[in-house]
Amino acid sequence: MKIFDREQIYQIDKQTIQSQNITQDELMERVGTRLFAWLDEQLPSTDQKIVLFCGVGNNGGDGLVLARLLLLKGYEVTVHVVNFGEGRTEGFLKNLDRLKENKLWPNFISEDSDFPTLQENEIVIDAIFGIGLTHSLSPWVASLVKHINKQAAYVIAIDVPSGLFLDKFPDDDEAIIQANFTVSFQLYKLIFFLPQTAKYIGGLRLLNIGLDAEAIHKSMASKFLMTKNDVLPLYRNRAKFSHKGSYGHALVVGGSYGKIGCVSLSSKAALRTGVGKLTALVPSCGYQILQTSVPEAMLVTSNLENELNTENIDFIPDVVCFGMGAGTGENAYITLLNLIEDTKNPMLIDADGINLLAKHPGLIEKLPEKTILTPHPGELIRLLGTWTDDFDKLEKCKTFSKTHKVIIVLKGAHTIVVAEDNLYVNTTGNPGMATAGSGDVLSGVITALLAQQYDPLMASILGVYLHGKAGDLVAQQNGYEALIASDIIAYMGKAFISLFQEEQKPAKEV
Ligand SMILES: NC(=O)C1=CN([C@@H]2O[C@H](COP(=O)(O)OP(=O)(O)OC[C@H]3O[C@@H](n4cnc5c(N)ncnc54)[C@H](OP(=O)(O)O)[C@@H]3O)[C@@H](O)[C@H]2O)[C@@H](O)CC1
Ligand SMILES: [K+]
Repeated sequence: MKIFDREQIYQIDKQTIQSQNITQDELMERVGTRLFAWLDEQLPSTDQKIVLFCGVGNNGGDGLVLARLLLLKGYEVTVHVVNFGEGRTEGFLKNLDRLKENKLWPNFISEDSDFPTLQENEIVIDAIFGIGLTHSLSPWVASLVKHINKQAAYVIAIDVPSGLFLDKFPDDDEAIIQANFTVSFQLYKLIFFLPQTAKYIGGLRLLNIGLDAEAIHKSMASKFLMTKNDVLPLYRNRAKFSHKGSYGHALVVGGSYGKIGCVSLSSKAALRTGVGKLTALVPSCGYQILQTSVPEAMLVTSNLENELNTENIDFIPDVVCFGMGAGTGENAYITLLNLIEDTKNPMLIDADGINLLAKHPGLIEKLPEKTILTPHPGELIRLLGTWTDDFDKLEKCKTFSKTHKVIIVLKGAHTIVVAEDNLYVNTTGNPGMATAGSGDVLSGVITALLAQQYDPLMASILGVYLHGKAGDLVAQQNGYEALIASDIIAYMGKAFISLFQEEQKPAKEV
């Protein structure tokens, strides 16, 4: 599913108006009507008090249509117009007149007004700014936003919480409406998924406002939300007359004294994701642990007790997964260097492998094209340096991906796969997966798909999705706290099967 930028959204709105031969006013009326129908359905009775804060642009216009329809249905409605500028849109002005025709006179808030106190039992609608916000809020509007945030009332933002830009994070992180819920229109926005911005969204509902399907189809996107329907076509069937050689031989390399379990987790995860054959390479101290914990794996040890080397490797694997628990000393570095030099196929580099790339930048140039890096935030800082906000972080990842021809898997609540200029935002996973070993499992999952000759980008996207889905299935049974990395491995099979099952309908919000 495509995620569009602001200009593209405006363009799709415009094309909708043209192709459906409607006016901007009619589109706004449709938007307000859908908003009203949704809100009215959530509320138990028209006794509910609803307080709307409307800006003077089209987001405010949407709010005014909603206010009128709520009023006509018999709700107790108060409207505050946030008079932040002279540039009032037609949609705002027309709907202000219509509200007055219905005998509702809004209160105009400007620089020197007192801000209204809100009651806990009131619902606040934030229609101050939508996607048109281009610069920081003026001081008094910022104060109003902070005032609203301090109140106990439940806040529903229209389209986006006011104060959030679509492409950068505001300087003042308190001058953003902290919504309990956001109702947006048909198209996903990147801010719904970034850690820095998503926390202002609360719950999320997209309303279908009948935008022109062809305009959406023709509009080129570089950001994608990966739902089940998007990843299902990536899945490749296993052939009836295949054998283990058909599904690749993966080499998982890592581990050190006290950190052998991570190699065991990656190896098991790879086996549960369908790799044909798997060999683990660990320091000699890991011999018994691995042979016992993963009997399906073959094992090669280094000829050092506690550190890695490639002395005993006498075959060329189809795919190498390097890094978990490997350490960043000289032996680990030489091991990685040897493996890179011996392989032509894209690799997967995780954890200490990424730390080694940061420590020895010359290694990056030697990586096979489309190698996949799976950093957590700390490892990413070591690799890229710091960033100003989440948008800057993504830009830096894109540049790194383009320059070095690698794929970056940015792990988080919504893991994002970065491949050159494109971003793929994952939709599965849950807070229970923030637990030791979860990343090692992901490395094993993606490695197994690579070994089965999935294209590296497809392996990353599908692997991230399945890993998150397995975690979601575990959480459904056991909750978040009890979830451990081994559970994710155990549910990989169910995650695959779920690709082919009907989705359950989402529960109602509010
Ligand atoms: N397009 C459509 O057809 C549809 C749109 N829809 C709705 O319209 C919303 C977008 O409406 P919008 O473009 O009028 O912008 P909005 O967010 O209301 O802001 C108002 C104006 O404020 C200005 N401004 C910016 N920053 C500022 C600041 N710090 N302090 C003061 N002023 C500032 C800026 O003007 P500028 O200064 O750039 O000239 C901006 O234009 C969208 O979110 C959705 O709710 C839906 O109805 C579907 C159909
Ligand atoms: K808003």
